[in-house]
Amino acid sequence: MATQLKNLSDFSHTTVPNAAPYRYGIVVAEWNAKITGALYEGAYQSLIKHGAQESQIYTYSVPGSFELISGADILLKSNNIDTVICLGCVIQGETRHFDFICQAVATGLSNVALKHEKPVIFGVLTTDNEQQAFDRAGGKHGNKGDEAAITAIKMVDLANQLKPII
Ligand SMILES: Nc1c(NC[C@H](O)[C@H](O)[C@H](O)CO)[nH]c(=O)[nH]c1=O
Ligand SMILES: CC(=O)[C@@H](O)COP(=O)(O)O
Repeated sequence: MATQLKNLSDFSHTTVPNAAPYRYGIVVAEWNAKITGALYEGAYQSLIKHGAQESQIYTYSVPGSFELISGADILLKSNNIDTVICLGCVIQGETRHFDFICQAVATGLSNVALKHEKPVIFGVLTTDNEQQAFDRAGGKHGNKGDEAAITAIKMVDLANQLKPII
């Protein structure tokens, strides 16, 4: 499998812009809190590591990954936020609920990004089991929260560069 031995959070091969000039929203789902808490820690520390100011990071929690959609929308309506990082963990249960939640969140967050014309980052784990989630929240496959933060920095910097052109 593609991710068999890969640390998905290895960004040593890319340059990450200075995160300082921008304002970041982070919305974190409470479902599977041990995992989403690790995603949040990774994202927050990654923002700080790349120069973001603590006073420029606005963090809110929502009940579940489905509510990340409304949370991101509400956050972007206020606070003059430049980008929102959405962190969640959806784990397959006995029913097809998993499928509906995952599809709804992916589509919903895309729509929020287009509505506000700002980067909305999909930092949601969608796994078969809990171990796969732990592996991607600071385990052998890295931390999806780190990836989401770096993606946010890159996208908000790109938007800033293109602002005078578009
Ligand atoms: N099963 C998981 C959920 N389910 C809850 C939904 O996200 C939502 O809060 C509910 O349907 C009410 O609207 N959420 C997760 O984040 N992770 C799961 O594994
Ligand atoms: C993704 C979910 O909502 C899921 O964990 C709920 O579990 P179940 O499908 O067994 O009701």
